[in-house]
Amino acid sequence: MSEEGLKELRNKLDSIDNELLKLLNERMELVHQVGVLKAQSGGAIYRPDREKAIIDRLDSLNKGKLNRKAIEALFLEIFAVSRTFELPENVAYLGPEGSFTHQAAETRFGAMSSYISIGSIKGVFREVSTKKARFGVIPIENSSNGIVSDTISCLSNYNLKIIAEVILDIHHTLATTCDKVSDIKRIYSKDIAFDQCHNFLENFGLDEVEHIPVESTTKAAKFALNEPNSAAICSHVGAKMYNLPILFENIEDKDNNKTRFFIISDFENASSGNDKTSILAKLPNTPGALVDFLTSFNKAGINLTKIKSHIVEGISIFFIDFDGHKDDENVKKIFEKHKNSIKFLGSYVKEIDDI
Ligand SMILES: C=C(O[C@@H]1C=C(C(=O)O)C=C[C@H]1O)C(=O)O
Repeated sequence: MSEEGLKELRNKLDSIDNELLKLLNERMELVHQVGVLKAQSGGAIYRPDREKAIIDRLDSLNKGKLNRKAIEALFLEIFAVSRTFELPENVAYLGPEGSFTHQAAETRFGAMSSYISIGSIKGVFREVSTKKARFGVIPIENSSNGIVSDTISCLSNYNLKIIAEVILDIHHTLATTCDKVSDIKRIYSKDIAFDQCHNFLENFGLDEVEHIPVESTTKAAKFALNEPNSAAICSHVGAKMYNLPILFENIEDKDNNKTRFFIISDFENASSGNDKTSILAKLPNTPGALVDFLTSFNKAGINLTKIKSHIVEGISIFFIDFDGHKDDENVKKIFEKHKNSIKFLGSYVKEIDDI
């Protein structure tokens, strides 16, 4: 391509960017006004249902090169920045900076929100309950390791609502300052990350070296950086944070290793037309109680997508997900019929991905 041709195209791009900047600033002005109205009425800033409606509309109008994924990526970032102009809201998440939960939070709250790192799931619930943070982000389940008990217990004990789910592909790296695998004498990581990389460790003889479980994979990267002959199983982001060289990428056993996270807050979403609802069911310890309960869903034509039993403080409860919104007529009837058994946890936009 000629220098002239390149210059001309770049000039055109510059004027489009100028236009985009002007429009984005106009958008931020309007968003700020929405923020003022919400502040008067106490309304929540983050409305995943409204954001989904905007993306659906843009996707159906779209005639250009961008596909839905690209529209989503661009606009979710615009929404995240917009929200900080309405009113900066704190987001509490589990783990140190760079944790997978932090990464999940950033997919919804973008780079400009103010984040609070919290060391425990209970701590995240407490932070949101006491209104130090408007949102909390915690893991609920992983495709290899199953449900996160602490999250279920907290959903049972606190009166907060699930307002969104985020599903993230989980990839691990082996990061180390060692040049050769044979120099590695100990590996730091989170217990569940060791489990998820079992085959890799065995194949490289790294099941024989010392495995040291630590609180988070980010901490593992920090330890591995400061100690000779050590390595960390951590995320790409974790390794980059500490400038720890990555020796192997994607070392997880399953190539579809996913974690599902919940965003919790103190409000309930309106229906978006494509929702999922989560509940806890405490059923009487009598024969047929579970069958009777589940039959109601079947009769109402409600699609159950998940059911997990769990013990909280000695009592058996069921964590259940189904398609639909709390305000749907058939869901309302079930909630009425089983009101003594059900704790409503939230209705939220259903992600396309599932685990
Ligand atoms: C502006 C609003 O607040 C937030 C920001 C949105 C946006 O940038 O368009 C959409 C929904 C909310 O998460 C709104 O509720 O309309």
